[in-house]
Amino acid sequence: MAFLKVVPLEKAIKVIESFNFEPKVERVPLGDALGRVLAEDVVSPIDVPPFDRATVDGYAVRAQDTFMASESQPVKLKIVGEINAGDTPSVQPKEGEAVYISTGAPLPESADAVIQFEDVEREGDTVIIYKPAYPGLGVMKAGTDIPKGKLLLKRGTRLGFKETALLSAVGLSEVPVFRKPRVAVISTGNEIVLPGEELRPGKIYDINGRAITDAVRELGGEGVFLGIARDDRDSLKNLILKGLECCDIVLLSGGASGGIRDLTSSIIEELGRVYIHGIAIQPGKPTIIGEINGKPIFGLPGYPTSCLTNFTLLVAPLLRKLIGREAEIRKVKKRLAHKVFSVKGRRQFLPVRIEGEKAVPILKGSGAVTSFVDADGFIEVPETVEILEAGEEVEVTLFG
Ligand SMILES: Nc1nc2c(c(=O)[nH]1)N[C@H]1C(S)=C(S)[C@@H](COP(=O)(O)OP(=O)(O)OC[C@H]3O[C@@H](n4cnc5c(N)ncnc54)[C@H](O)[C@@H]3O)O[C@H]1N2
Ligand code: MOO
Repeated sequence: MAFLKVVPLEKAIKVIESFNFEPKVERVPLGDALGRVLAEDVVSPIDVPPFDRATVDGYAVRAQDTFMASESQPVKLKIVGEINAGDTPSVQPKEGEAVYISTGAPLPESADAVIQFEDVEREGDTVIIYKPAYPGLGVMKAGTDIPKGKLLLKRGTRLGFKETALLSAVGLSEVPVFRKPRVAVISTGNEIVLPGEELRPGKIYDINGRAITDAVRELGGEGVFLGIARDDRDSLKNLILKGLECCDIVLLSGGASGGIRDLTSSIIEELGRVYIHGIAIQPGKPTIIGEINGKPIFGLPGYPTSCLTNFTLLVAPLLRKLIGREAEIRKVKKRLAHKVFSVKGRRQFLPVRIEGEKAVPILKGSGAVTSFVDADGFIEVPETVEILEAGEEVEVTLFG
């Protein structure tokens, strides 16, 4: 089957944006929240620390009782009790009194300072103080770490260990996160074998299946690799049906160009609809976008760099939308290291490596996995431009 019709990239993006997909929210235990994306703003329900707390081991005092203390005329206070971490204060030092307190213990209300034990001397029930304390010395006031009501984390934040630490600090045991979109990944082709299998003549190891599954996972989705469909209708159709059953989105690679064994588009047409078959970009022209029973299905090109570029351009934004993450597109300006010729009539995404102030084009072609792996990003060359000169300023869109 020939390409239905090659369309501009904008049209493909419009089709993808029109998929009626809303991010779904679920609550997960805090212990499972790492790497997930917050679906709601989180406001602290408590003060942290929840009470005025001693930050040193020493003596809780009323600072005013120590104001006259000096090396030559130390102040002596009577030790009237002890408060340990985890206790509720049972003694309140009155004028002329002190209470032994350990780090992390709640400060008794009548005290306003804690003097560390290294700075005093103790004789029986008396503590001898040589230097004045001031209110707040050795004390962390309630809510000075995190005040109750403070906006802690915003919707859309990906939770790393710092964020889960915050959630734990305020006692949240369950976290509202976006449900991970489940994405079925299928490689196609009689020539493809999996790592670990014997590499017989004519065969190559799978790249796209691994790469896309893990790209989905890196983005925060659930990548489900279903294996390799052989170049026959039944094998391909079976795996597509399996993908539709388990997942929200199906991604295939290979078999998207117009070749005689390129069955993908005809099977999608049989089961649902093909909206796009062919995009005027390089790499990535033989790309299919369709829908079966309300589920988006993409046929990405077989060439690894084409496949991964189109995943980045088309699929990644959809996944980001589903997990509530804004696209983080970073661009840098560099000078082209050498002259390149672009493909006429196709908008080109040329992979480049960054070396200092230079963008070095990678010209191995989209059949090479290293065109993508060695690249730091790509430059966009409009369809009307055929030559870019060495030294020309280019804008590099960074991967990742
Ligand atoms: N007559 C035409 N032939 C080709 C055209 C064209 O426009 N007209 N376009 C070329 C371009 S550009 C691309 S890109 C490829 C894409 O073709 P398909 O998407 O149909 O992919 P296949 O033919 O199945 O495979 C292409 C190439 O990639 C290798 N491949 C496939 N899957 C994997 C995988 N999972 N891991 C590693 N490598 C894979 C496959 O062995 C082929 O070498 O079509 C050109 N041809
Ligand atoms: O369309 Mo191919 O993906 O140009 O390399």
